[in-house]
Amino acid sequence: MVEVAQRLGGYGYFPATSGNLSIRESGETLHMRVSVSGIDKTRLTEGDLLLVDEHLQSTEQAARKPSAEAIVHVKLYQKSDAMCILHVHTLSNNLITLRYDARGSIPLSGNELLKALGHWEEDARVNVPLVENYSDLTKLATAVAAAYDPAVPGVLVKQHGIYVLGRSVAEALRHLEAFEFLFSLTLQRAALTPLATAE
Ligand SMILES: CSCCC(=O)C(=O)COP(=O)(O)O
Ligand SMILES: [Zn+2]
Repeated sequence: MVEVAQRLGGYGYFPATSGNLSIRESGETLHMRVSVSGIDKTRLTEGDLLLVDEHLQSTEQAARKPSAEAIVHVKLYQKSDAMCILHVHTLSNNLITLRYDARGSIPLSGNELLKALGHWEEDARVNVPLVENYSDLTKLATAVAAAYDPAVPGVLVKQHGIYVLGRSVAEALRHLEAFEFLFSLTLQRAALTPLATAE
């Protein structure tokens, strides 16, 4: 996870201490290691991942606070078979929520990297769920978990960022890189459309 945080940090995906990461522990009851709140995630260390239960009680270090958005991770784990969740704020994932604000989802289509999201079918089309950015984080977590679609490993929050799920750290990373590529492509393709039509 530390290597993943460094890699995502290298892409500029954690501006201004934003973002959070978690890994679910295997076991009967829900426990996860989640990043400490407010730290620079580009410099994450193993010690910055706090072990907490579903009530966000730390079983290790009471002095350090888990991510303010840890409740979103809990509710997504309760709704899915994910073992890792990555949350990042990027220019592309914010701009795309502006473009499709009224639609309630982001349509992705017409590109090979949809396969990296698990969609190998001909003419694959994916709708990434889009939810309001509620300041009440329990309300946000409930909305994100309700919008989650098992066929799409991510949920976007308007003018905020994306939560990406994977059954392993490597899978979550692959999903996140694919989403960010596809958001950027979709935005740039839309900007090119008038030119293509004029040709
Ligand atoms: C400074 S970014 C605002 C909070 C946020 O959206 C985020 O992703 C980081 O919160 P955390 O408590 O995990 O540091
Ligand atoms: Zn955030």
